[in-house]
Amino acid sequence: MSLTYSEVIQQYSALRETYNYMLSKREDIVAFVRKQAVSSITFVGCGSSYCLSESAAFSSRLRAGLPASALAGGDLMLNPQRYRALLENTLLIAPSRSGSTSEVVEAVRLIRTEKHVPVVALSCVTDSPLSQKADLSLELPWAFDHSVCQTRTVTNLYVANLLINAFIGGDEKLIADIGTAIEQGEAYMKRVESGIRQAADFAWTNAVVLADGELQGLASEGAIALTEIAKVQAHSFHLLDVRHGPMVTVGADTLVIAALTGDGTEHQSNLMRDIKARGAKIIAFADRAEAVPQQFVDLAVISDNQLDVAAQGIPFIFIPQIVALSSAERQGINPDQPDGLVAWVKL
Ligand SMILES: O=P(O)(O)OC[C@H]1O[C@](O)(CO)[C@@H](O)[C@@H]1O
Repeated sequence: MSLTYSEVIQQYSALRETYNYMLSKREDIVAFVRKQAVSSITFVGCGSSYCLSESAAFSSRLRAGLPASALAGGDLMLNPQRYRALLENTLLIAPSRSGSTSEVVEAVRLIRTEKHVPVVALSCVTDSPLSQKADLSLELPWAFDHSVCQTRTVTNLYVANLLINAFIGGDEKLIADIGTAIEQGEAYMKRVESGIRQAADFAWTNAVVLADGELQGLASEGAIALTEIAKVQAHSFHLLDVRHGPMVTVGADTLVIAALTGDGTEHQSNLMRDIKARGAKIIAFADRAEAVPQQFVDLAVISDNQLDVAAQGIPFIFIPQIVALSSAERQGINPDQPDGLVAWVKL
């Protein structure tokens, strides 16, 4: 068993700790954010952590009632002056497994040379360089992935970001739904893993991950996981946006992973029909069977819990993780040793 696989299947035990830890910090987080009296939130991260930042910024806009954006750590490090207006009166939140990625640590230093910008560090290492710079440090060491590629860590950072937003916005339903998704996780993984492996067991070379809203950043993370673990070309798009260009790459060599929702079912069904007609294989994820046009998809992965859509991201990300691992195994690639990658970048 690869280290990466063992971390994937341990993600829910780490999530239980993360959930309890974040609940225990709820008052501190809310008091800290209120005290800063910020007018926006800016998330910053690199690679997987940037994808999570995209999802988190979307959640802030929807849930925390604040304008929010996501910046890639390298972009912010290179261009701190260019983003001055964006950073005016903002709260910077930096999710990072290592808390050591050079671009993020250096970006935080640079943007503070003129003015103090409040920073929340969210990392899986105790007392990391990022934590040391932060005004509020949230640490999830039990979620630290020892593999180069992040899997368990990603789900845990996703949940932590989502809870921060839910706490700020007082979204009790989302907080409860995240707890339910975590409780159901072990049974869900056991129920769906072998079907996902079977559906992905063909010689595909192109992967397309589709999701909307708060799950779009997670879909991008799914594409990164597929690329770094299985060394395949993978891209993510919003559901219907795949028709606006990327469709030309969809063919018999393509595996599509799509997060469907219960809304606009006819349009989503037509999209699956059109993708199927191009010869691709489709793994569709949804919270209920009725949301999936079974006649057009090769596998329907149903979480069977009608929870808040953002909580659905937790079971959704398991699909690209397992597809990436099974593809690596099929190609004889060791998922624990991705060619030319390090766990985090030190410049
Ligand atoms: O979350 P961290 O520790 O800042 O590191 C981000 C790193 O994680 C990765 O996504 C690996 O999974 C790399 O792309 C990136 O270098």
